[in-house]
Amino acid sequence: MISVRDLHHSFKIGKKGKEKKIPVLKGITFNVEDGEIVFIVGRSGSGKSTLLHIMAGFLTPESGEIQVEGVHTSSFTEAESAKFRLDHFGFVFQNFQLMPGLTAFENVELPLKLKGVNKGSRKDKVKEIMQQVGLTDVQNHYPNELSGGQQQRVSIARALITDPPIIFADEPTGSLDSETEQDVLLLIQSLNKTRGITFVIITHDDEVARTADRIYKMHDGELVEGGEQHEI
Ligand SMILES: Nc1ncnc2c1ncn2[C@@H]1O[C@H](COP(=O)(O)OP(=O)(O)OP(=O)(O)O)[C@@H](O)[C@H]1O
Repeated sequence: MISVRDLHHSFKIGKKGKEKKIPVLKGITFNVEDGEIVFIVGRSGSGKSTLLHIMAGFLTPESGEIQVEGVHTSSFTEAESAKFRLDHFGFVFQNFQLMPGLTAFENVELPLKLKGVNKGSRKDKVKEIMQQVGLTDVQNHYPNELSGGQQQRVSIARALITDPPIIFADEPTGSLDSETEQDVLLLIQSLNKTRGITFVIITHDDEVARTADRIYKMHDGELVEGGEQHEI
């Protein structure tokens, strides 16, 4: 479970000496249960990305507390955060963030290489995941030889390859047409069911959030609405 308690954060903007403090998160409290698909929706500038960055340990909150599987992650040092991320989190981004000089197969393999997994185990694992996300036929293509939907499948496979229990996704379907968007959302649902992975997904698109178990709505730094999908 991820527990977020009374999270506050602000950014300082403007010239030195004349800085203004802009509050961006104003007391956020919510839980993400294991195995859930949770969407955080809200308009541009409402604070979604800031919340995600803090939950993933890229940013230290001004105040408040985060626990992931009972571990107080909000008081981690940068090095502790990086180590924790490697073992617990996968990431999917709107613009895929694939390495252009590596094939689809090699992109997915990379996190295992970084973890020091031996070549034989790497190949087996990547093959299995490529099959699960439907990329076997294009595994030797470079990113620029793939469609947007295929590239997002590669990035999802890369996020999954180290078996993290939690995947954070920032507008994962934001660059896709509506049909491809549906394919990617179905893939996320199927991975959630078959592997029990928890997904925390941010989007400004209410339609996309229909696949959620739970939806939280952000408005101007506050969670203004939430609950089970069927309650909304
Ligand atoms: N590094 C920063 N320095 C100063 N202000 C920032 C910084 N990052 C974000 N902000 C401000 O914080 C507010 C919330 O930004 P955030 O990116 O979290 O919103 P968002 O809901 O994710 O928006 P979008 O959907 O456009 O990505 C915005 O007003 C933004 O300008």
